[in-house]
Amino acid sequence: MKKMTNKRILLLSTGGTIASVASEEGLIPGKSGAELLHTLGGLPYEIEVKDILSLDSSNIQPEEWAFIAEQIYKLRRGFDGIVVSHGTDTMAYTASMLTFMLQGIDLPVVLTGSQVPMQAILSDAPDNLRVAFAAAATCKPGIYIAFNRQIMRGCRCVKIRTTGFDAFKSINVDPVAMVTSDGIDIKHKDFEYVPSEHAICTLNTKVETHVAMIKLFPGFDPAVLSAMVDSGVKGIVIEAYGLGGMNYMRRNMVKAIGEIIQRGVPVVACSQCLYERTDLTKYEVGRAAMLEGAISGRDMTSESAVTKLMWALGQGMDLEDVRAFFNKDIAGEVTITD
Ligand SMILES: NC(=O)C[C@H](N)C(=O)O
Repeated sequence: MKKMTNKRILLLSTGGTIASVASEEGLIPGKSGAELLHTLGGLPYEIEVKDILSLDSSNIQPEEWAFIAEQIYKLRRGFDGIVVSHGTDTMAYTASMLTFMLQGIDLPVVLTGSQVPMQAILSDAPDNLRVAFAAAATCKPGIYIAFNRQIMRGCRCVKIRTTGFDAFKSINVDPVAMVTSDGIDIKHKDFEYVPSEHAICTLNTKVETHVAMIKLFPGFDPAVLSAMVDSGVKGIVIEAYGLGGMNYMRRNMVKAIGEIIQRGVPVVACSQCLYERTDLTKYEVGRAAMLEGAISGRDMTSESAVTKLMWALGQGMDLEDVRAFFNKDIAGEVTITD
C-alpha cells in the first residue's frame, strides 16, 4: 500500500506503564520501543526507534530530564517530529522541564504513555501512541502531551487521575488540538504561543535540585521553612490557599517567608486550586505575603512553577533575576496580564 506521508518521526522510549510487563514485584517496564510499535501495527510514517531509558516515571528525576533533553537535541536533525513514550506519573514534570531546557525547540516533541500496559487487550496505549505520532507529524514546534485524544501544551498539563483514561488536563488553556471524526482539530488561538519554526533551539540542562514545594495546610509550622533553608534549599514553591493567601495569625507564614526571602531565597506562591490564578493583591493575607516579597505563580501549574524555579536557579539567577524571570512567559506556561 502507498504511504500517506513520508514524515520522519523518531520514537524515544523511556519506560512507563505503556511499556510495562507483569513481574513478581509488580508492573515494571520491559518492552522496547520497537515492540510497542510492532503491537500497534503499521503507521504511515518513516519511524526510527531508540530506547533511551526503561524506567517507571516515578524514578525519573533531574538527571533523566537532562538526558532526555540531550537526546532530543542531539538526535532531532532530519526528523519532522519526536514522540517520547514515558510513564504518566511524572510526565507533566518532564514536559514542563523540557520546555525550559529546550527553549526555541524547532520541531514537535510529543510525550505520551498509558494507564494500562500496551500488551493488555483493552489498553489505552495504542490510541495514545497513534495520536502522539499524528501530533508529531502535524503540530507546530513545541513540547506537548498527547493523551486520551487530546494534544496539550506540555507545560500546562497536570495528571489528574490515577487510573482513568482521561488522566491529563490542560490547565487554564484549552488543549492545543483534539481528535475528532475529521482528524486532528487544531485550536489556532493556542497555537500562537508555540515558538516559530525559525526559533533557535538551545539546550540548557543546568538545574538547581535543592528546591522544595510545600502544600500549605492549617497548622503547618512555618519554622520548617527556615530549617529547609538552613539545610541548603535554594528556592521554595508554596501551594498557598485560593488566590495565594497565607496565614499570619499564631503560626506566622508571612513573617517566615519574609525572613527567608531576606536571605536571598525566592518563594513562589502558587495555589492549591487547580484552576485559575493566584492574585496576591486581592486579600490582606495575600498582600502581606506579596509585601514580604513572594513571587506570584499566576496561572501556572505547580509542575511548571517548580521546574521553572529549578531551571532559573540552575542558571545562577539571584532573587531579583528569578522574580523578573517569573514575570515572563517563556513558552506558554503562564499568562501575563500586567
Ligand atoms: N501509567 C503510568 O505510566 C504509571 C507508571 N507508574 C509510570 O509513571 O511510569
